[in-house]
Amino acid sequence: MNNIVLVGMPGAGKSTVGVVLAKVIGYQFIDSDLLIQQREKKLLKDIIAEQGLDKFIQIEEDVNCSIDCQQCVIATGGSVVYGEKAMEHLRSIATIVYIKLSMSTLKKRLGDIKKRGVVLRKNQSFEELYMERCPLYEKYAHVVADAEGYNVEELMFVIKEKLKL
Ligand SMILES: Nc1ncnc2c1ncn2[C@@H]1O[C@H](COP(=O)(O)OP(=O)(O)O)[C@@H](O)[C@H]1O
Ligand SMILES: O=C(O)C1=C[C@@H](OP(=O)(O)O)[C@@H](O)[C@H](O)C1
Ligand SMILES: [Mg+2]
Repeated sequence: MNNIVLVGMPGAGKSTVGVVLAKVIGYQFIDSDLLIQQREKKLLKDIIAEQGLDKFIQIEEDVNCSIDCQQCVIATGGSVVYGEKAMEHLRSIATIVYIKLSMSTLKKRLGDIKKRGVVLRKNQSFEELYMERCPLYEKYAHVVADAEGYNVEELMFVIKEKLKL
């Protein structure tokens, strides 16, 4: 199907590098988060605040399962890996690229994570979230792109090289 799906922690740069990569390789660009907002007619942070984490994860899984495209770069939301069906679907239509970044860089980039509308359980720390998520990104990824120290353009080239594009 020739699609590329970007997964990774919130703040890893999936949405930013995704659109740049799509432009350079001549693909379409989809951001799953925008599809969710469009479908629900609400901001992500409001869906999470009003409907709760589990409902958000369900909505996110439905939206990602419904993606049907060719020659697309798809930036997912960081919590997509909680939806097993969605990940199976995405793995069947795309090469999954995990954009990997250290906990310390992510913390610096994100600032106060609670203001960002992340799927973070009550009393769960960012460190705990990182430790919970990383094995899931590794599990579903076909390719890992180490993003440490790279600006957007450099990271785009790292991904392009990894995918031999
Ligand atoms: N390679 C990069 N180097 C430094 N900052 C970046 C890089 N990629 C993205 N950013 C910044 O990090 C923040 C999160 O980027 P974003 O693309 O929204 O991440 P994600 O979609 O993975 O949550 C934004 O402020 C963005 O400008
Ligand atoms: O990791 C998460 O829990 C989330 C990440 C967000 O997307 P980004 O990864 O693009 O920031 C968005 O899907 C939602 O707010 C939840
Ligand atoms: Mg994003």
